[in-house]
Amino acid sequence: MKRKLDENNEPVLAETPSTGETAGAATTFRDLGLEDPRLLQAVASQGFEKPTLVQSKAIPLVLDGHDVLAKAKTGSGKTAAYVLPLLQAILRRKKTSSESYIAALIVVPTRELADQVAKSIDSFSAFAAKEIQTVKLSDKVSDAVQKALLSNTPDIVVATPSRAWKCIESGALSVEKLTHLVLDEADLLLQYGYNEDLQSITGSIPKNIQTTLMSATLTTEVDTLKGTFCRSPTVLDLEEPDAEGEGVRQFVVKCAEDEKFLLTYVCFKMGLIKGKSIIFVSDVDRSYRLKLFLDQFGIRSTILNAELPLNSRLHTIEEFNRNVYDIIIASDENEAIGDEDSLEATTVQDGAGEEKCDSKKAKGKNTDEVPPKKKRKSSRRDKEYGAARGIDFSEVACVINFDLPTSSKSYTHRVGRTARAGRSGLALSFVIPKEKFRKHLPTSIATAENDEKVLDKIVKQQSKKGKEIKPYLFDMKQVEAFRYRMNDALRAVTKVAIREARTRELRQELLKSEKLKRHFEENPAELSHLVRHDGELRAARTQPHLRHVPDYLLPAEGRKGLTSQNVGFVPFRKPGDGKGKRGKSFKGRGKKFGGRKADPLKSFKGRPKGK
Ligand SMILES: Nc1ncnc2c1ncn2[C@@H]1O[C@H](COP(=O)(O)OP(=O)(O)OP(=O)(O)O)[C@@H](O)[C@H]1O
Repeated sequence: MKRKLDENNEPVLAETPSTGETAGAATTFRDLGLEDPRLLQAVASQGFEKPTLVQSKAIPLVLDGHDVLAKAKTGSGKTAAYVLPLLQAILRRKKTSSESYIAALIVVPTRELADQVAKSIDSFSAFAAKEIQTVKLSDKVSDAVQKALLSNTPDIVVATPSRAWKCIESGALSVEKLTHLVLDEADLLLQYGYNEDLQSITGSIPKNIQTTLMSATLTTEVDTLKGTFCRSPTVLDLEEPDAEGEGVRQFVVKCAEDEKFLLTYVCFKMGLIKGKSIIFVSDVDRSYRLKLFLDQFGIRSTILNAELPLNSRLHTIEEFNRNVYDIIIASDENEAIGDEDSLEATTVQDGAGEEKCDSKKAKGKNTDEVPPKKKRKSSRRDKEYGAARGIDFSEVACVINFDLPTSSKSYTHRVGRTARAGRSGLALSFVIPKEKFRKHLPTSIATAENDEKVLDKIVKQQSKKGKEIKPYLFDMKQVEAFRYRMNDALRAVTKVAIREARTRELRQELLKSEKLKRHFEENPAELSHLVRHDGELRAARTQPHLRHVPDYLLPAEGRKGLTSQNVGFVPFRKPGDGKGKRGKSFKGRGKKFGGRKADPLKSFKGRPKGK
């Protein structure tokens, strides 16, 4: 282990184990100082055999009372790295003291993440449930309800900075005796425009409390937060190489705007991408456009965006994680906020609502020649929404950047939704090259003009991590036969159809959200398939024939066995992995996945889905 000091004379532990060396190979959670049997039991019941690198480095330091700033890659287990020592500290204190007070405040950038962290705490404290009370302040509940929740003096509060500050300011959240503060996804907190709330929080919490900062990247924002909140923290800068066969395989396809639709259609209809996928698009309209397009081919998908009610969003994520849905189309419209390297950083952020945006930060950092573009005004948009960031979508085989993000940092966060916890995954990014860029493209993807510049940045950033993004030269001749159908389907997705679908979906989701809220209030422990979020939306015309792929459309070579690039399908679930309904139906088919033979892009033996 290298011990050095950073420019502020703070200890930095830079860890780069050699390839093959797994994190904390010789350690167990007990060896790290986690001694409470209830926590060890919870860890075991989650199937965690060994700590990950960030856990093995951070847990002993946090247990020892140090402030810690840990940078570790997405999906490397940062949540447990701060939750476990925090729970141990609270449980230890409770052995000798019956005094109850709010001991820890965990601050996260999005409501989705608040929900996830609270659930994670519940599962780690499952065997000490009577002793640990957690309150999450992300729901849109009335101030009175929040006050009532907080009046029970929970041990831990999880909140976005704005919620936390609102409750501190109103006196509902008492932080006088706080001993621990955690800033999770620290690199995103300032990007989301929370600096005023964070400043207010820092002025109201006791000095000298123990602080932990967790981040996927080390940025100037993280440095600012470190200076504000930490007392000479130990900085863990952890680079963990992927073990053999793990990690994300990254590919880029250069294509025109309409070819993005064509390739997505072919990939899913022909089963070239197997397993669960998240498709990122740049804004809400794009998500409906793509969904309406795919619906016509019988390819079911569900939508996540900032204007859907929180309950629906959380339910969608939960159901996706239980394998009820295979494809999420997520609009990532918050992605450019304040990103320093974003080619859209000049965008004027808008939207009414309670959350403030750091417009000073969002303005003018970038000297690139790209003119600022105004985003669609939407008062419904939730500034605390974030699908790309921090959410632990489980078993995502493939991330598709249908629209490339505008910064390499966003790329890291999006791609980090696959290949989590040592698994493997695939990232496929569509890039519109200059020569295929057309001025009449939808304004929402006008930034596509810069796709190649952004790609350069992404490639550089990934190569610093020793990762390669390979070009994927899709043989367009092989999919040419599908172009007519693609055009047919795309024509039916008119602006009016999108607007109607968007309004209808929102109305329905609001109703479902109410239903969900009532249901979960009455059955808090139940995770039921109460409502589905992947129902079909109506395009302008119904064209039932599009659902089927006649044989004459299959490429001639394909029927014999098309050879293709080295983009393979992504291993799906291991045999017997599936727990949910879908999981069961895949049982026994597991053996097929993983072998070379099963790679449809190598063999093109895949039959169209739905035939
Ligand atoms: N020691 C472990 N062994 C096995 N799985 C683990 C271990 N620690 C965490 N995991 C699993 O790894 C996944 C990712 O963990 P987590 O969400 O904490 O990652 P993260 O580093 O916070 O990612 P991000 O930066 O994207 O938020 C979770 O599904 C979690 O259950």
